[in-house]
Amino acid sequence: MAEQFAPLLCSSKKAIPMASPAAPSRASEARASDAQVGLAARRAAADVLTAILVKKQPLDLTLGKSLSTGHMANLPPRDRALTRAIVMASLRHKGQLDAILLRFLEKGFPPKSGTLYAILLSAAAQLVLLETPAHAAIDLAVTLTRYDAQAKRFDKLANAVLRKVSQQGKALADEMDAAKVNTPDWLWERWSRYYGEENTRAIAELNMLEPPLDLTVKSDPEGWAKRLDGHVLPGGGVRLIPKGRIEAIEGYDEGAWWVQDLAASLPAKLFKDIAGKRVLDLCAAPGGKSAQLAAAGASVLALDISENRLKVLKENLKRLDLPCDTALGDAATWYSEERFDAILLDAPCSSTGTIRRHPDIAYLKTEEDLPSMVNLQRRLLDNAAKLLKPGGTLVYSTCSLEPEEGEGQIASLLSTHGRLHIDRIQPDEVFGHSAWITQTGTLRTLPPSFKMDAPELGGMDGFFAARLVLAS
Ligand SMILES: C[S@@+](CC[C@H](N)C(=O)[O-])C[C@H]1O[C@@H](n2cnc3c(N)ncnc32)[C@H](O)[C@@H]1O
Repeated sequence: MAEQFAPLLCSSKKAIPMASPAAPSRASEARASDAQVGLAARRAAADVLTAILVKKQPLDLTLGKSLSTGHMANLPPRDRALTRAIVMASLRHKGQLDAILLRFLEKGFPPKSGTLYAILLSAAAQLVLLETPAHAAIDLAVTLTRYDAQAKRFDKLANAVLRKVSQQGKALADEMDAAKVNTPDWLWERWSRYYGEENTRAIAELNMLEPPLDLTVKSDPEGWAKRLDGHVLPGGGVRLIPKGRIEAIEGYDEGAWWVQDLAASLPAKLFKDIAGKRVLDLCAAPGGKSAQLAAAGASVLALDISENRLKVLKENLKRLDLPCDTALGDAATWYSEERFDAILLDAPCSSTGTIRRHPDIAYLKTEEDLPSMVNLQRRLLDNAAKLLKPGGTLVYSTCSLEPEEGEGQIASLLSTHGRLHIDRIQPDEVFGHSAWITQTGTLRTLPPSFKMDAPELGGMDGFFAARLVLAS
């Protein structure tokens, strides 16, 4: 399941190797996992969680690294799925699990204790959320502390704390306001201010659930929905409950579809009839929106600042058999004599609209990161405006719920660029969902603003998009 995110990654940081100084060799680990079923899966989970929560590495790349060269590489599919389940439950319920653990740690989490925190967190997730038998979760966690030079002196503490978690953890979790406790305060406060408490609670509830998988299909959505046991989405995507690896799903090898959330599929559609036009996609990798534009018949130039991510874009477009020119460069300063009929700026952002898919974001991003993001987006927008033909269309989008990265950015752009104006989005362009359109005619989706009959099939990413036209 961890490979689920491999085909279209959207994060620019590189993963780092996570071997600890006391790590035993792969061969001795294999022997250990023979002796203690599931130890290797737990070890991989604790390492991935340490990389995310202590070393501040993104989930997708950390899992990718673990799968290709780390502790997950030699695990059978069932154990890989277990590792992923432990990591996801730990991140989605981190607030509750931390509070439960702290109840039994009189002096708080011990400093300089290596992977101890991740071992305790992942064991608590197993005990409270994953129905793992107590003896397995506790014994394996205690064994894991002994693999780590810094954590091993806390093996007895781990044992004592986890025994209490196994006895009282579920009851303590049930007493908590889970949605609130599992949402960092700064996000809860901001979302309540901008979207109200009811929406904030609904967003937070969704963030605790595994999202469905959305595919953008090249053609025949009904046929693909039938074949994949999925549901046709407004706009022609297909939604399914993911079961296993993305690459193993029918149609992947033949390039019949790509992974793209319903909300992420909307910005490229705002160009309407784009066939035959020259489009610059300024922050293009891994290429979901470039693929949409190319599939719609546009001549696309896809630019990105990251060489690695541009490589992934090329591989994706090749698999999909869609033509696309590419360029490596900084979109804030990139210059070309060519002026474009249409420009898409799907800007880097805090990504707080995608926490359901990427629960690490809640712990990797802080409110202090916002000003530098907003500043970068402003510079990207300024340059985009210079590259547009008179009469051309600029679509700006972000997967953030923070208004400074959306509505605020457009208000400031309009105040400094007198020749740009908003081309209002019409309800029929968003399948009649007029609630997704703001008073100024831009698009604002909230995760709970798309429902389906079965609750586990509902939801969408939080997105912002605006369509602007440059006066002729
Ligand atoms: C939100 S992702 C884009 C997702 C993409 N549009 C898609 O639909 O697949 C943002 C991208 O912007 C790129 N990026 C960040 N800063 C950039 C810059 N200054 N110039 C160009 N690309 C940049 C990142 O490498 C990342 O690939």
